[in-house]
Amino acid sequence: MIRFDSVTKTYPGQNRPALDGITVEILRGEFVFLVGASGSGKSSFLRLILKEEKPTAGSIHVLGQDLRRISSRKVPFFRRNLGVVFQDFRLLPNKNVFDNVAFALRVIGKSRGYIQTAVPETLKLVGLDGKAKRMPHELSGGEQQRVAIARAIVNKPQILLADEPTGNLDPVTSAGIMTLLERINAGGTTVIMATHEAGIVDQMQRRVIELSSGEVVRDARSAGYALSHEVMDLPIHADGVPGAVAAAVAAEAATDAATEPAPPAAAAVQSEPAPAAAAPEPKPKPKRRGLGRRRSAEPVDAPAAAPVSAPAAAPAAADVPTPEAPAEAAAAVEAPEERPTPAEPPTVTAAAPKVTPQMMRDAPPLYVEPEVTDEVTEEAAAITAAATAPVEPLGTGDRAKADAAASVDDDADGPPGRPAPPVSGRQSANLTLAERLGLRSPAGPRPGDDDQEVGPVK
Ligand SMILES: Nc1ncnc2c1ncn2[C@@H]1O[C@H](COP(=O)(O)OP(=O)(O)OP(=O)(O)O)[C@@H](O)[C@H]1O
Repeated sequence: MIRFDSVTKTYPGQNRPALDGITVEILRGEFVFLVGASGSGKSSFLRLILKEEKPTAGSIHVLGQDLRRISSRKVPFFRRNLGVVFQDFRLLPNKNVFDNVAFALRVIGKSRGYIQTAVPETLKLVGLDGKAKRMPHELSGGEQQRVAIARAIVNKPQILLADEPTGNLDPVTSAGIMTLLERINAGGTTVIMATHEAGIVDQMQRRVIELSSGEVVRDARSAGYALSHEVMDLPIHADGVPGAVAAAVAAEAATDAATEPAPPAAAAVQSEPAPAAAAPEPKPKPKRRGLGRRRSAEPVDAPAAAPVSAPAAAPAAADVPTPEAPAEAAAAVEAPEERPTPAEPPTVTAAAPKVTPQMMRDAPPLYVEPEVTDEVTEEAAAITAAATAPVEPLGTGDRAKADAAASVDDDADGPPGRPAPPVSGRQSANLTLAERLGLRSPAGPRPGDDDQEVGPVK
């Protein structure tokens, strides 16, 4: 689904590459944590997937497409397969919750009827039912991030990229966001999340790709409950499914089929309480790994570990996760079944419900496809115009200055007609919100091009 082959990215004016010969493959349906110290290259990795930046060397394939072969004008179409969530939410402050989410559909010309169905369904999915008319400033940080996630998934992307999505949130609220991301992943969406937060990574027990100075220094995957709970180091880059992964997935699926009667994701999406799913099978405490290994001096009962575990176990069956609610969080924290055995290090008190390949296959879609005819509307044109207002640049301070100083790249495969300006480092720092979300071409509309990405074509 995503493949980096010997990818190096060196920004203009920099001596050291931000990414240095990265070779890695991410499979469909995976939940991958991208971890590493500040400056290790996590955001660069995500920006390359988005084609916001071009590699200096090497090749990147996303969804079967060689990114080198996607012209600038086709980039917005390509990005519709990718949802993006940022640390700072990036909501439109003057639009209410509904309109913030609807924005992602309006700029691509979805009909009013489609939007009226899809947006409430998505808000319900992220636990914001009933808050459609709130303005962003009337929401908590966690709720704002849920709006941003709703906006990212309302168009049903195949891949969700999350750059430090919990970076501005407290641990309990972060846990709710992680539960939500897990549910989205259970619906079949591949999730790649950059994070510094060791507690979350340890808790979730998903694949971890660790970067250090632009290199992959660790690529590890939990073996699941049924196996020995040893971390397996994956062969970095293999054609097709790596053998170790295939074996682990098969073993995990077989065991989960025998031990877990109700897929929690399905129960959650269908809004039907499923008590059996709310209490995951007790399982041995997994070993710490990834960031945990590097931060082993952390207090074992640090606040980051316990609260993360609490909502992760409960909301999967509760349809609308409300991790911000103190009562629910407290109740979940008291869940008695998830204490580690004495032989294990007491770093994690409960594990998030494990989403198995079988669950992903069985999970219903994120929401029911609206039956309303998808028509281009006049409204989209107005919204598109409004969507061009500049937003906060990608970077500020030194990085922004570096971007401003960056020379403009060439893009050899520009379209016919009016040439599409390439997305250079400088442009990347000044993209509008719509462009950052992959909804509008930096090149703007081209006369005579019926395949427009910016709204209705008359
Ligand atoms: N536009 C840019 N121009 C010049 N250098 C850049 C640019 N973007 C990133 N870098 C440099 O590339 C390296 C990797 O940065 P990147 O933002 O990818 O790291 P990160 O792991 O995401 O860091 P953080 O966790 O702090 O966000 C850093 O040295 C950074 O200064």
